[in-house]
Amino acid sequence: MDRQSRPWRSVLYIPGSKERALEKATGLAADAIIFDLEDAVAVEEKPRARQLLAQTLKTRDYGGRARIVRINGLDTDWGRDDVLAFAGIEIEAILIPKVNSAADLDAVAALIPGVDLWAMMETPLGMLNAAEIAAHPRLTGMVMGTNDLAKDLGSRFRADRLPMMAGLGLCVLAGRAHGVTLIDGVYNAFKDAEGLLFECEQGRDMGFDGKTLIHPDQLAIANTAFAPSEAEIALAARQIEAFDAALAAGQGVAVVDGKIVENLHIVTAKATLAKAAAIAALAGGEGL
Ligand SMILES: CC(C)(COP(=O)(O)OP(=O)(O)OC[C@H]1O[C@@H](n2cnc3c(N)ncnc32)[C@H](O)[C@@H]1OP(=O)(O)O)[C@@H](O)C(=O)NCCC(=O)NCCSC(=O)C[C@H](O)C(=O)O
Ligand SMILES: [Mg+2]
Repeated sequence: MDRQSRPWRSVLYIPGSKERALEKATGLAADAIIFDLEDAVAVEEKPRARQLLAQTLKTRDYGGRARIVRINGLDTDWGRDDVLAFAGIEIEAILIPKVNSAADLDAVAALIPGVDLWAMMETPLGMLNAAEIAAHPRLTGMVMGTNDLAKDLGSRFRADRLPMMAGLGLCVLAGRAHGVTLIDGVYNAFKDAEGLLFECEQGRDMGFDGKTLIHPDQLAIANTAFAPSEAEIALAARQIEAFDAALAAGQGVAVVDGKIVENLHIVTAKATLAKAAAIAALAGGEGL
């Protein structure tokens, strides 16, 4: 399944140093996995984690789950070796932390040709430069880093995430302008299902494709929140049917449930049905 048509509802971080978690993920209902070498791995574990992860990705079968590797930044002792360790290994993308500008992507692109790049959007400067980052020819995904952003902003946690809305909104605008996959940040309180659901629904309302997660217990909530609901699927089918009937009658507009349906709504309706079909295909054998 290609990037544009595959589901990205749930994107699970796994510390590259944790063998048990690396094994467990082969059976978890995640649409994608971020194998992390950055913040989830202690300094003294960095080289071992890199080696373990490279070996794991060569030998383990993660089915249809997209495989993304988060490296350490090139300004650290480990970043360059991280990038080189994954040359020739089949992965969807390299995820670069704390991207501030398109030049940060150029530096990684020069080290590893032919691999998609994803950017962690988690610094104030990076978010202000979201447009040039999203326009980079190798960039295909953006992941919000809401912990680092809160740290740099000096903001406090709010359930409505008001302090980070400007930054998240810039990334959504830039990502959509350039056809980039958009993944929302993590919800730290991994035992708080209600809080996670609220944040997932907020992210879905904003236009994100899915959410990054830190614990397997969070998967089901994100998978439901970012999938089209039964009601949305039924409405999409009725809109398409009504619009086809309107066209056959020589009209350019239909009415469904008291609301107008024009060609642009049919684009959304078809995208809803395509997403539902892609989720069913992933669950039905290709992946989860
Ligand atoms: C948060 C955790 C440290 C909790 O770990 P633990 O106490 O071991 O959890 P459990 O005992 O409840 O685990 C139950 C089983 O699930 C497996 N497990 C746990 N987490 C994962 C996972 N992420 N992927 C796969 N499997 C997982 C355990 O091995 C247990 O299995 P079993 O033996 O069968 O019972 C832990 O969940 C964790 O380390 N999470 C990931 C943290 C992480 O990756 N952090 C970095 C990314 S977040 C970030 O950096 C965001 C961004 O940059 C920003 O700025 O915001
Ligand atoms: Mg971060």
